[in-house]
This record gives sequence, C-alpha cells and structure tokens, in this order.
Amino acid sequence: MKNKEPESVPPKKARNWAPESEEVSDEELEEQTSGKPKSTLFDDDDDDDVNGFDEMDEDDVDSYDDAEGDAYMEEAAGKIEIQIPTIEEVEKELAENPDLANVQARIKDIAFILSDFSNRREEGRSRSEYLSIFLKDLTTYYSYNEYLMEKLLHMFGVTELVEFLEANERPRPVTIRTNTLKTRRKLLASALIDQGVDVDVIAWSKVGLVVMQTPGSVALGATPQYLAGQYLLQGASSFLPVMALAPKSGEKVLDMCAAPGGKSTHIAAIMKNTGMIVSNDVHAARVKALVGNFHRMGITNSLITNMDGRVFAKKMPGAFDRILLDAPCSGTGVISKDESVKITKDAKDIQRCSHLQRELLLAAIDSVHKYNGENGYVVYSTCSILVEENEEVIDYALRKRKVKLVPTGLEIGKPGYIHYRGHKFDPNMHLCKRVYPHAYNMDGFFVAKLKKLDDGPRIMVQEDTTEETAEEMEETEQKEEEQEEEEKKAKKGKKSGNALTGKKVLTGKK
Ligand SMILES: C[S@@+](CC[C@H](N)C(=O)[O-])C[C@H]1O[C@@H](n2cnc3c(N)ncnc32)[C@H](O)[C@@H]1O
Repeated sequence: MKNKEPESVPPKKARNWAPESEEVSDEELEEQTSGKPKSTLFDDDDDDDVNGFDEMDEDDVDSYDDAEGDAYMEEAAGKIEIQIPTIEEVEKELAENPDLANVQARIKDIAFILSDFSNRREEGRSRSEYLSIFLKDLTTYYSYNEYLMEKLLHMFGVTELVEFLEANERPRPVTIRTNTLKTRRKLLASALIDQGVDVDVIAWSKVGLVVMQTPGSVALGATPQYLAGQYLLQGASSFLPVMALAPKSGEKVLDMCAAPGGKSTHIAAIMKNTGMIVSNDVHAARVKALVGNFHRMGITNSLITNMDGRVFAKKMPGAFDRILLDAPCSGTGVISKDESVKITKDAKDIQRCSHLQRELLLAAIDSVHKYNGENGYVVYSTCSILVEENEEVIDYALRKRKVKLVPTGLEIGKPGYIHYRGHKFDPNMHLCKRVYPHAYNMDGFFVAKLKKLDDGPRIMVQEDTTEETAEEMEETEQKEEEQEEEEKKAKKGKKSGNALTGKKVLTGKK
C-alpha cells in the first residue's frame, strides 16, 4: 500500500488566488475560508496537518502561499491599476465568442481586486459591479447557470468559491467499503493488491479503502471479491451518515430512501445482520438494484419496501429505534459526477426538493419512537451543499417537532451554518457536518443527527401550531422569493449591472 494521491484529471489550469479580504470575511466566513480540515481522506496522522495544510491541500487545491501565487501577487501589486471592462462590454464579449483564456485571466484579476477592494479597485467602480462581472465570467468559464453560481457565491465568498468550482472539474478518488459480513479490510486489501490494485486505507473509517491505481486488466465491479459481495464501490462521504447513525445490534432501523442500498448494506454490516432494517424506496426500478446488492452482500436482516417515505409515520408511528433519511436532493455536492447539475437546477427545483425533504423529515421523526435510553435518533443527510436543502430543513423540523440536534460523532466536516444571509438558525446547527469536495477531496455532503424528545408536534407560538401544508409552504416561499426579487430590482435601479445583493455578498453573511 502506498501513501500517495490517486491519479486524477488535471484541472483546466492551475490558478492561484489572493487571500480573502477583510471586507469579504465576517467571523464565520473567515472560519469557512481559512479553516482547513483537520483530516482528509488520505490523512493517517492527525499531526500532519496541524497548520491546516495537508497533502491534498497543497497538491490539489490552489493555495495562495505557493511560489506561483506569490509571483502573481507581486506582479499584480506592481500594477498601478488593473483595468476591467464594463459590465456591458463583458456581456457583449461573453455573448459573442468568449476567449476562455481571457475570461480566466479576468476572473483572476477580479479575485485579486476584491481581496483588497479599497486599494485595488478602479476609481469610481463599485464592488457590486466587479461581483457582477465575476459572476458572469465564472458562469461562462465553468458552465453553470447564474442562479446556482450566485447561490454558491453567497455561500463561499470569492476565494473559496473558485476552489470549490475547480474541485468539481476533477473526479473524486475511487473508494470502496469493505463488507464486514464477508471479510475484513486487511484481507480484502491484500486480495486486491495481489491482483495489482493499489489501495490505501481511509484513516477515519474502519472499512474504507481508497483505490490509487487499477491495472487496465482489472474491473473493480467484476473482481472475484466484488462478485462475492466483499465490497461495494461507494464514495467516502456516503460512509458518514451511517457512521453518524451508529446503529446497534438488535435494533429496528428504517432507511427511508434506501436505493440502491449503499447505506442500508453498511447499516446491516454494523448490526451484524441482527435486528431488523426496513429498506424503503419510492422508485420500484431502483428497489431492484437494492435487492441485487442485498443478495450479493449477504444481507439477511432486512425487509424491503416500495412506498413513499411520507406514509411511514401513518403506517408505523414510533416503530423504529433509528431512522436514516438520506434524502433525494439537487446533487450540488456531486457535480464532478453529474455535470448536468451545473445548468439544470433552478429556484423551482430547489424549492421542490426542500418541500419533499421537509415532509420526509417530519415523517421520519414521527416514525422513530420517543427518547428511550440510547435510542430514538434520526440522521438526515443529502449530497447537496445548499442551505435550503439542509439547515433550512433541519430548522423547520426543530420548529415543528420535539427533537434536538446532537453531535454526529464524525471527525470530519465543517460546522453547519447558524447564520445565513440574514437567517438565524437553531444555535446547535453547528453540530451538523458539511463536507466539501475542495476541502476533503470527497463528494459534498451534509449530515445532521436529531434526537427525539417526545411525540407530537412542537407547540411554539399561536400561529405556528398548525401544520403548514405543502401549498402554504410554497406560498410563503414564493412570497419570500418575490420580495428578494423586488429588493434586487430596487438595488439594480441604483447601481448599474448589479446582479447581486452587494452588501450581503461583501460581508459574506451566512
Ligand atoms: C440519495 S438517494 C438514496 C441513496 C441511498 N441511501 C444509498 O445510499 O444507496 C435518494 C433516494 O430517495 C428516493 N426517493 C425519492 N422520493 C422518495 C419518497 N418520497 N419516499 C421514499 N424514497 C424516495 C429516490 O428514489 C432515491 O433512491
């Protein structure tokens, strides 16, 4: 086993970014952009990255203290003024036949200007104008729609956004999870190494292996070990929700959205095929894949159902000790696997996902029994990084049901947002975990763990006592969206070409 990076597709072009400006970073954005992860997929020594820079950060993610970056900074700092065309000129250029090298250079220049705005801007030009150009250039260069790019800019700020976008241009390392019902990780690693497959352990998991290199003659989905059910090809982020769920032998567990079964088979292995797992999915075709995986991996403690997860609470109220809700989502954490997300997701899609996620989460909470010793937990996860599908959904559940957020027990991941663009979420939201491709070289993921305190709805204030129907929720959000649009238009009127709500972006308010 070698301790090296797996090969990955090189980025379009290496780029070095200026440090975050004071203006961009508020306290939390600062933490988000400068705080490097404590451990990554390839760390095997916590001490390696005491300064927040580990092997992956230096090699894979552009950092602003490398030689090329310094040279660029010095060169740029020497310039009297960096000239950026007007928004109208940029729009014209992008609409015609944009020269991507030119666009890339301008992205770099604007990032540099924004990182010390008061000293580097051209006289008389506003920050929102630079941001509008920046946004347009990024959408062109990385091929995203403006809706998603704007959302991402709100979340990450200038420097981290580019790191995130660059990470999405590269595939994540191939990882596999040992099926401990059939073998042990060490034995599996030796068997694969014997076939010329170069693997290394994932330090924070007892069952994960990262595949560094595979000879052309070996297909990882067709080795004798794979066919014997000794492992599953699974992204490392997907281990996290099950680790947070921490099921115990003999328990009753529901995996509400289970197909194709990556997490259900992990749960079954941890439970050593004891107790009972109900693995459910609404899509019959996907349930077939679930059945196939269960047979191959020797799962015998499971019942497979094909229902809408929202009906579980009605059919089986309080029936389960633990529930995993790995919710359907927009997939903004897995863009490197599915590039279509860059252009297909709009406000309506995200709203639809958020509604379904809220309804599924309330149903999950109603299907888990109330606090009893160590039981009564719901883990909520998505492979989306958007706040609308994560913190907003959790916050909604905390307002509607008697549950509280508890630590996930996960070593990796950044904390959930407590403040986001004027919204204040539950103060315990920091207990949630956010995993980003640029920070951990893993798919983007969100994981939250809730403990049920009691049955029934949470009665908070008079107007909050009735369950909001999907239509009401849609109406409320529609109004909020319209209000936001109005505000944007009002600002646009004042500042030419401002596609962003400038101040919020500037201060990186979460
Ligand atoms: C993120 S995937 C689940 C992946 C799965 N947990 C795994 O690890 O293999 C989300 C799943 O939710 C299912 N789904 C969507 N809407 C649902 C609903 N209303 N009830 C139950 N399942 C649903 C989809 O068919 C999809 O398989």
